[in-house]
Amino acid sequence: MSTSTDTPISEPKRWDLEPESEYRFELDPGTSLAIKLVEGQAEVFGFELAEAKVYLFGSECKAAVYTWKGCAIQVTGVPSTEYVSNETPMRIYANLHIALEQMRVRALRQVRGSPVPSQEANARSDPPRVLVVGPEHSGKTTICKILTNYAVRAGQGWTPFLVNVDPGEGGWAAPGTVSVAPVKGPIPTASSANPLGTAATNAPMSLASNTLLPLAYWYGHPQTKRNPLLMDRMTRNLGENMNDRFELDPEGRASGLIVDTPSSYASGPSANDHRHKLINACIDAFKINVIVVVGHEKLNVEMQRSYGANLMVVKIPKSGGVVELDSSYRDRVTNYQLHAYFYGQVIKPPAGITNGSLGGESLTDLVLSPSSTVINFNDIIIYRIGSDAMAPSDALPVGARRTVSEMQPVVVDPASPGSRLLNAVLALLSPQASDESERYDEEVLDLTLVGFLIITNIDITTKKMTVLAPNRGSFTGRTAVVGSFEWQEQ
Ligand SMILES: Nc1ncnc2c1ncn2[C@@H]1O[C@H](COP(=O)(O)OP(=O)(O)OP(=O)(O)O)[C@@H](O)[C@H]1O
Repeated sequence: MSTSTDTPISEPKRWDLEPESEYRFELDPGTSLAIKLVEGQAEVFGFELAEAKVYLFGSECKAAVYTWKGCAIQVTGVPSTEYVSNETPMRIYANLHIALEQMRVRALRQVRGSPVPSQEANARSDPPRVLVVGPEHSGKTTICKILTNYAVRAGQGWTPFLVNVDPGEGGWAAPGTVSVAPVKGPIPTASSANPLGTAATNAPMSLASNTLLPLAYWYGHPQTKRNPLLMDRMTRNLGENMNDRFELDPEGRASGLIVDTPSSYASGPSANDHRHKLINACIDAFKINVIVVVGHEKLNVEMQRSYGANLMVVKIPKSGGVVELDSSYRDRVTNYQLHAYFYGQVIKPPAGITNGSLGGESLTDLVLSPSSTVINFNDIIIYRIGSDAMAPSDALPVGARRTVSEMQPVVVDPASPGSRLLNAVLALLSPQASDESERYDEEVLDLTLVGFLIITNIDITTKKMTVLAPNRGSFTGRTAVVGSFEWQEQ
């Protein structure tokens, strides 16, 4: 593995891009890249680059600098792959954006009671609520980002909601979550740790200008098939929150929402029950009216058959630039995400670069310092949800029935040898209802996520454990849930 410190200063390389072409690159672990727009217009997945500003990329980022009108860029650093492509589906993505934009305009017109042009008298006035589905490596997340960025750049003051129901990806916080954030400014792409932009954590002293404030629930596992019932519940919880918000803000509702889904929603036999139930949960929860199918004929036919009668199903091609990501890459990205959650976004610029920015933010603004705190076992109540806490069926005595359902929160005792809490990622939840009479069995499933902790040491004799947290604070009386993610400093 080479690092930017042992690579010699590489001469900046100039790339002249023709209109509607893109410069694609992939980075190896430990390397970084600096890109400066020298002239013309350019964007990274819809995020416009400012001329003469140096943008840094790291943590194995794979991306493309696209230009509509032609540009020259200067690239410093040595990517593992770099090339220019003139064949991109960006025109089709832009046309899709224009169609969504027209829906937003009609929706806002209706909210404001503005006159409707006669040629649009029969057009529906629903804001766009888009579900993006597609197989693995089809570029779903990238398309969601491009469509969101084009909406916020339209100059109409839109604040679309970006929803992430792919728990394998992490979105804004860490993997294992399902979340939504209103997006006010374009989302940069700089690192695989923040594919959807940077969220405000508990810790930063100064908030980056395009920081997002997501609402998240903790599912706790990378794969949706592990506990589909729980995924269903979390998806519906997110939807309910959004609908409450939309009721209070009808103008904000006009901006619409875009939902990024996991590839498990698109693969496997069409009779796969859990897949269809989860797609249905999204359609109900977010009142989806447009399904975008990315580059998959069979899935498109299936979606047309299942949903085409009631909502619009649009097929768009996959970009040839999308990179196939293997499971070891995904594991490294999980590590980058958790590291970035606790320590901030630390990217070492390539040799020779001193003035780089990450998505337009200064590097020092994005560095955090977590703290380790020793707490008593009974300071926080830790739960594990359902099946994860259950013994395998064949381990039960003959004739015995399960007593724990998939959705039941089970208290985990840190002192028990099988607690599996060491190095576990804990999701810290918002407080339970203070009024005992309002509490219910599965309340823990409906509490939103406020942050993460890692248990770095457990001392059974003193009944104390050490937790790594983004900031120093008291955890007494707090509720946490453990899933299947672990993390260790490396
Ligand atoms: N045009 C492009 N040029 C270079 N890299 C790209 C391009 N489009 C997407 N990528 C990269 O390819 C990778 C996969 O893309 P993306 O995450 O959007 O796919 P996905 O379908 O959401 O993946 P998953 O299978 O995880 O759901 C990402 O690292 C992304 O930045």
